[in-house]
Amino acid sequence: MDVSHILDNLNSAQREAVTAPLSPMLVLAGAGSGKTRVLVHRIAWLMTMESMSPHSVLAVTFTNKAAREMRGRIEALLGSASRGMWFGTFHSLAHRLLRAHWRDADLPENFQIIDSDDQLRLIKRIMKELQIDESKWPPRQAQGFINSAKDDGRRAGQVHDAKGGKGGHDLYLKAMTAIYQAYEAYCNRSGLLDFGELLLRSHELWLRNPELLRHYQSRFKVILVDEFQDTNTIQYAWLRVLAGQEVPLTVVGDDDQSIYGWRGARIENIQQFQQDFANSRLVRLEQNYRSTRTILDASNALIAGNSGRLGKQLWTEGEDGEPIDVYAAFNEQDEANYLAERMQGWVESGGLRQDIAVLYRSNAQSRVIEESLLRHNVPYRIYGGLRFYDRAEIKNALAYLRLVHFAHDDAALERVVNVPARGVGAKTLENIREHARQNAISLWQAIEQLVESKGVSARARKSLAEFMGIIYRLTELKSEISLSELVKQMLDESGLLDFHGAEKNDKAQARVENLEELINATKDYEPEENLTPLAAFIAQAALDAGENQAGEHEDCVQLMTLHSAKGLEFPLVFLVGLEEGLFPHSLSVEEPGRMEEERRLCYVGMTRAMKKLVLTYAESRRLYGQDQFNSVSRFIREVPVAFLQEVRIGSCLSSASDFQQSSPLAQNDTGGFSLGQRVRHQKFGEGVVISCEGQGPHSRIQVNFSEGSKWLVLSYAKLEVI
Ligand SMILES: Nc1ncnc2c1ncn2[C@@H]1O[C@H](COP(=O)(O)OP(=O)(O)OP(=O)(O)O)[C@@H](O)[C@H]1O
Ligand SMILES: [Mg+2]
Repeated sequence: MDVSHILDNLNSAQREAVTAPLSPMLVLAGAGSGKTRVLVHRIAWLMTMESMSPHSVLAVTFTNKAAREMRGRIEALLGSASRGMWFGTFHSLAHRLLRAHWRDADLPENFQIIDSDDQLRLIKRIMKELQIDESKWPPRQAQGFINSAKDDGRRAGQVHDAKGGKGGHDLYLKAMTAIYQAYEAYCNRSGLLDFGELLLRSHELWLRNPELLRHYQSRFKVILVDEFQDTNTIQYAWLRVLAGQEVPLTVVGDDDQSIYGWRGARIENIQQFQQDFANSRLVRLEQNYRSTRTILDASNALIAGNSGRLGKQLWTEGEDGEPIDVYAAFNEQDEANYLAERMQGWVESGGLRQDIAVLYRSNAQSRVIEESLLRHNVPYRIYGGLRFYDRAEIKNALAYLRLVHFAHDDAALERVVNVPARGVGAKTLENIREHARQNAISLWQAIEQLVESKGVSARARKSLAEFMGIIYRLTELKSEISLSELVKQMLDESGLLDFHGAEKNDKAQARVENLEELINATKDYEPEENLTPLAAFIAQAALDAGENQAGEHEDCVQLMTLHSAKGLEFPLVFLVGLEEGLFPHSLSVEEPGRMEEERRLCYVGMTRAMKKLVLTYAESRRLYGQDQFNSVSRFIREVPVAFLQEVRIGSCLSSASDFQQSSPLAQNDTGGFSLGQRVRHQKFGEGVVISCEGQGPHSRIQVNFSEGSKWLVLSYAKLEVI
């Protein structure tokens, strides 16, 4: 078979990684150097050269969307389907495993995944039962506590060992542990699994069941992981156990792009991998294929401000490209209008809207931008933000489906028993809960019993019977009609479609459209093996929440948070809201570790741009209902001025007071060194000149070395130009 096309368009380091023998390998490389491409080509290579069957491949991606895209690329390379391959996020893979082995994992067959809203609601309920004061211990804090314990692989019984008790901390720990314990017990009783539990449970499944583990270890011949720098403790443990001594791991990552530390991700896993697999192959990719030289060098200069990096050199054969634009807006409205106008200009000169991305630090920033785009008639969509499956109407519809699948799903029942309103009041509901608690039964069973025994008022009885009738009828239908017909029927019978359509606000139309989109989504839905379409769809929707796919085909501008931009690329990128306090976020200013993570986030943002990067900030901003007057972000100032270009004369670089101290930079050439130039220092190694001060022998120069940026007196520094 001719396999040369699999190696076409790969450089020699990429080829080495693609064709490496089956043993542990770490591909450590900067943004846009082809890490994801290497994974795709390696899978195609192994399937052709090593005759590996799709069944033997397990690949982990950061989003389910990325998994679908990569699968598509593999199929294009192979010219055949890739069914049977295990491809997805850690969560979706763990879920698949637990579905297949629910008995061994000690789960009911109908176990349900709960999302973070369901989880919070449950925690609130548990706190009430335990009589823990919500005003003292906010439920969100308890939620964070439970989730981070799970991410670290700790069960309620193990929390104490890890944290130890320290003075005043004790009370906190005691309350949190009690909540965690009760929560764990409740979830176990009701067959509910939160996201962290999926990993924890499947990890335990393997540890307790060596035979099953061996089965998978002999099934999978290779495990590949993208975005490895953002794995957390339990994910890495999961990989290690599965890989054992048998299955070679190919992991690719970039320490400079680790941006989920706040959610438990550990960059240290990169070094841990090298220790755990001492014989692993290390491949570095150093050529960047994504960005212009200007964008690349500016990003490199920025990230050089971080310490303790694993150190990478990235270069490009590409052209210099245009300077990076900096726009100083008066306020957030001005910023948003500027974006819309630039976008219109781009489209007028022949560019596509889908090539444009707007990246922001915080979700709340999107509203003003959205309004401006609407006013300017620029179609847009929010990537990963509005979350199709997180919208109220969709969650309501899914709750009905969940009940049809499994009537004892308490979270779903709580959500829709009175939506649309059918006269089940708060008091009745409290009655039902109490009855369920006392008899340790599900809410559904409690309703059945109360209706039968006339334990509730006649009016409530009628409403509840009506509600149960809907679920019964749909349950009968579910094996007779297709999934999309079932969804349609459900929307009619439950009254949801009419209810949302009649809402007296400007959302009604969109809600109906969303519900219709849900029918669409089920139309050509293909379930995974061994699941009914309904069960598979419900699980998929829970896992997909946060990855909005609606309107993907249209020519739309994309809006997203910096966090969800990971791994993506766009010809034109706007990085907005570059203000101290917003980005870097005010919470990170105190802690050096958090500040470095913010800088990596900025690096991720800048390196999404292929051709043109635009940075904006606002001199005043109304956000979260408050007026803020923040100074320009340090991140703009850390980019050598030589790469920047102010967009409006007199508005930014030349007049803003923040730039005055660095205005000598405008001279562009001091002491024989120019900004952005690469230099070598005897002790600190290679670095990039990022600013200069003064004249003659006393002039000082600031250089970003891999261990951080340093001010050096020119006459002593003995810098060598490279
Ligand atoms: N050898 C090559 N020749 C041409 N284009 C390439 C080559 N390698 C990668 N590319 C292109 O460069 C871009 C970046 O590649 P890719 O997304 O795989 O990089 P990455 O290292 O995964 O980036 P990130 O760190 O942002 O995830 C893509 O458009 C890819 O198609
Ligand atoms: Mg990638």
